[in-house]
Amino acid sequence: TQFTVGDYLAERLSQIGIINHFVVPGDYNLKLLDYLEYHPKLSEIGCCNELNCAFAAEGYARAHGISAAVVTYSVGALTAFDGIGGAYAENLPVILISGAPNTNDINSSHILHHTIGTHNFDYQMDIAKNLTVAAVALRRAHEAPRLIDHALRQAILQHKPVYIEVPTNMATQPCPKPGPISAVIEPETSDKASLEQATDVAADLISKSEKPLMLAGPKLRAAGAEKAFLKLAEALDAAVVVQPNAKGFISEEYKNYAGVYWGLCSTRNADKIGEFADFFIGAGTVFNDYTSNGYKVGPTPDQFIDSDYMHVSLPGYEFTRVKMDEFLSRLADKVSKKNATMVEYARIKPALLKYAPANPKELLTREELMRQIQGVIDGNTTLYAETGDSWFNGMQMNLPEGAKFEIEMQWGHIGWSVPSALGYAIAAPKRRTVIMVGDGSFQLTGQELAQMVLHKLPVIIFLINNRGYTIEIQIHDGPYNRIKNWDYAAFMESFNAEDGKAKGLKANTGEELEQAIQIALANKEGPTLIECYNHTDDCTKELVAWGSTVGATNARAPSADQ
Ligand SMILES: C/C(NCc1cnc(C)nc1N)=C(/S)[C@H](O)COP(=O)(O)OP(=O)(O)O
Ligand SMILES: [Mg+2]
Repeated sequence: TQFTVGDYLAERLSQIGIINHFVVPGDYNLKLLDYLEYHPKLSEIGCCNELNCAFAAEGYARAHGISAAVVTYSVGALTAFDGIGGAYAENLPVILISGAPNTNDINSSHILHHTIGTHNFDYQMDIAKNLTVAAVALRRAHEAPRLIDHALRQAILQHKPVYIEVPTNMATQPCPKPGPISAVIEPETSDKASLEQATDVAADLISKSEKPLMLAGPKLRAAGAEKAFLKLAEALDAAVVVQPNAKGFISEEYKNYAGVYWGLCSTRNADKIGEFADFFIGAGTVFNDYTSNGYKVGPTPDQFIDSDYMHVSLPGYEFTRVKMDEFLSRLADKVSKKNATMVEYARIKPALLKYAPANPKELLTREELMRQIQGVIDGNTTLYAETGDSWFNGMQMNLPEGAKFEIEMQWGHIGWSVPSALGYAIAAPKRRTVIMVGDGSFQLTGQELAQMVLHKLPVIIFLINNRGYTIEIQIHDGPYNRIKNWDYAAFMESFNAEDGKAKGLKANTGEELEQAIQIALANKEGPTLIECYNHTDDCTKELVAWGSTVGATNARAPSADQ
């Protein structure tokens, strides 16, 4: 049969490694969905709505490296854009594919459904250009190969989302078969001269420092530079700390690991070793208002080297086209041992946080809840920490070798965790995905549990019900931070309908939580939600301190010259 634009896109998606793509059908994308389904190595995962579809693709990319979401025009894409903004913020290459009006209508006087009812068919592309690194519209079949390959290559190189708009009459149009996939996936490498000079300058700065410290940031994984980072840590034998949204990128059992570096929300005295250090070797760091505690935490520019995916910054120097992993690896060849921070850390390293078991008959406390969740985490667990006090509880969790941790601190969209974890669990069915999510966050996107029931994914959801928006209460309280309570356990079981194997349980005491966890761990046929009692005021001390700092930062008066 005739090879078409739809076949070309399907083949390219498969060639870059996608196995499952996430969809919400609509009459602008149905033919395109057929071509993706025809492809022997692609299969679709349906989602309840397009926000969840984009978040599921984001989660798939966290586990699998790259992903695709397919939605309909305007009414679909506009909510998907919220998840795509998140993918951009979190450095995840999600390919958003949207159906679009028939090319005959675009310059006609026709008014089309799902649009805002004008002759403007560009508003979706205009938005897409702001939230992706490449946005293309396939309005002529002969351009499709060039536009598709361009968009996919930018997603892969920059580890950012891209956008491909496919008019409803385009998927069926004849199209040549694709050329070699190397044209799309061939990696970029550093400019050699810049790599040499950048590492010479860095080696010199490090040799002049007394107590260098290594700091992993949230872009480290996107740059694929974890190994190179550890090679440098080994060459220096320096202590290693991570920013909160890089937790888990470095094994917490690594001999030089010194905790999460987040000011008063730090773990394992990472803040203290940060105060001791006189030079920071960063990699993929981002000090936003939340991870700098209102711009109070972090090295000064004169004591800080940092690298992005294809850029290196040093005091007095900026090098373009120097790739993070090549920079770190080459620098490791040029430095010698400088282990002052490890010597000092050996002195101040605290014992691992361990809560004493509570009386099993008593109402659950936050500490007892966290003690028992800690007990669930093993080397095969991926722990999702949703926006909320779960950020701070998640930070304190000790990750055994092999355990992974997912968080969304740059976008910080409540409701991200359930749909993202769906995509993650689809990509990594052999891992045990465990979610810590608050009641407020859960209410935005909890219906995506339905797909976990359909696909029999044994995800464990700790629904932490503290009756409202506790983070917001700690930043600034008001009546708006109280929400209607749900019967979350019954909500979970409602998705079983005639054939599901999900379990919805409630745990108000330590004993009930123990029992619920045993049931959850034994349930391999579907997700288990455990609704956990947590008193509204029983939150982490870190959230209380952080909340007042962030509240004050938000409240800064306009500067005089504004
Ligand atoms: C309302 C809001 N943030 C504002 C917000 C509002 N809308 C979106 C999409 N994202 C956001 N972060 C936040 S953090 C709530 O405290 C979350 O409540 P919950 O999930 O229940 O967690 P905690 O009780 O631990 O805070
Ligand atoms: Mg809450």
